[in-house]
Amino acid sequence: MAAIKEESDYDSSRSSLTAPDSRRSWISDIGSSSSVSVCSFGGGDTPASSCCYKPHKANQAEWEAIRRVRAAAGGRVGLEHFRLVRRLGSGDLGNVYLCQLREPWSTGCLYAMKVVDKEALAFRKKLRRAEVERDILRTLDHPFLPTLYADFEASHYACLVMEFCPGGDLHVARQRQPGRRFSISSTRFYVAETVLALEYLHMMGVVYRDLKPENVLVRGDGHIMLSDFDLSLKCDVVAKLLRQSKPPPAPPAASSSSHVPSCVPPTIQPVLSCLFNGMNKCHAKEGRRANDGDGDETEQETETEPEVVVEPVAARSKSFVGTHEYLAPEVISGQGHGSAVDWWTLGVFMYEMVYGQTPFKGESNEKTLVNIIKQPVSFPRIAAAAAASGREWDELQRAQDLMSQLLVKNPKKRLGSSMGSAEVKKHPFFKGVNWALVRSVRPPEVPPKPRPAPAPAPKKVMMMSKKERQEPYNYRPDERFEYF
Ligand SMILES: Nc1ncnc2c1ncn2[C@@H]1O[C@H](COP(=O)(O)OP(=O)(O)OP(=O)(O)O)[C@@H](O)[C@H]1O
Repeated sequence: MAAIKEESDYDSSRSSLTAPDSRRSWISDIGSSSSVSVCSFGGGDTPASSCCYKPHKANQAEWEAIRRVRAAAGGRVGLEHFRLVRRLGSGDLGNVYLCQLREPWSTGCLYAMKVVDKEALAFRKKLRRAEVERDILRTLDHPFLPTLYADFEASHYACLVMEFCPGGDLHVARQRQPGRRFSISSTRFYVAETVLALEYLHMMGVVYRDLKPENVLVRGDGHIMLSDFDLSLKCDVVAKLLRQSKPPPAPPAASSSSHVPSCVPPTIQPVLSCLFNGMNKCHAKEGRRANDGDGDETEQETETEPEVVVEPVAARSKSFVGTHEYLAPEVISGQGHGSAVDWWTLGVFMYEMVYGQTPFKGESNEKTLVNIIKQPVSFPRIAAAAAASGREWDELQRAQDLMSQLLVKNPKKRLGSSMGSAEVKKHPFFKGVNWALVRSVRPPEVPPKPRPAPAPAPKKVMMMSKKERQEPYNYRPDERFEYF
């Protein structure tokens, strides 16, 4: 298929819209994005503070090993500390390698290292995309999102050391399922985890924009990890109070715009909702219990609860960005898009999981785009017939209802567009899902444990003197970078 000149919200020039392979991600700026936060690749290594504090993963052996290296190497981690085992894959920006820490720090822990050639990317005007991905990864700390253990530069290469996912991606996993479709219960599991990951991203002011099964990796424990943030839009975070029937006693921290990070422009305003909305409902229920017999008063109290939403609903970009079959109508029309694109792509993602195909795929990329704009969503009978039990049938109906609401062409009327993830999570398809405990649920499949990487050739190690082994590894670019 024809290639596209790829650019981004972060590039200044514009490009044509000829499309590549319909499953490849790409980005083409056909207008101005409203605002993005961009920091450039600084030379040198990650400041220890920028990716060291990840409370969710703090007790991991992988973190512990990296911490030991930092402690021994004056706070910095570099390429010299790693041994590349094999290439895991490659994408538009670079290659991803399986790696391990070198002796004496090796603990057997495996990492995934994404290596991008900065010079080549600068030439292709894609350096900013890599920078944005790195900046986003540095901020993430969530069970279903990548942990960035370290990032550093070596010569003209930029390296990101992340959590390794041995389970492959959901696109490949789907091919292994009977009929190449996930069951409704497996779909619910993966979609629920994806909703939580999107919820967190939106709260952090990140519109993901590239949800598709290929970008959903399976971790060692069978839970998911969204990957590939180079098409994401990083925007401003401003908490917004959507509804309040009486003035608040004191401005809560979350409702103040004084927490806006100073480095981001003010035009894109995510609305804080997912956390507080749920919390408020909780408080309202407690109030009801506490005020038994005085329902009216409780009801009144509930109404005074502020509705706070964490969604970058005011985010606006006009970049033509994504993967053909997953593009939202507002992206194709170029009218400007925001976080609602992630709820659209969630609908396409769910459809592909259930039916083994995307909903608007045409004979060509152009036809696909026309279908996305014009064709109403319809559901194949084939999967309906395959849904044997009555229970599965009911669940399929609920799944279809959710997909229909996510695949609404008008982004303003789409589920999730006004109240964010809170709306999506309330859909009957997720009935019975305990959102707080999703990460403790047994996944549909757990990948087999990866075999330990073969030990490095002992000869080289033996030839080094003790003094040499203790010295920092002195890499020689022409020798080392034949890997990349
Ligand atoms: N953490 C990981 N664990 C295991 N494999 C990974 C990991 N991250 C990436 N990969 C593999 O490497 C491949 C390329 O990674 P990635 O998609 O991040 O690169 P990219 O250059 O950003 O690609 P794209 O062209 O999609 O933007 C993926 O398809 C996946 O197979």
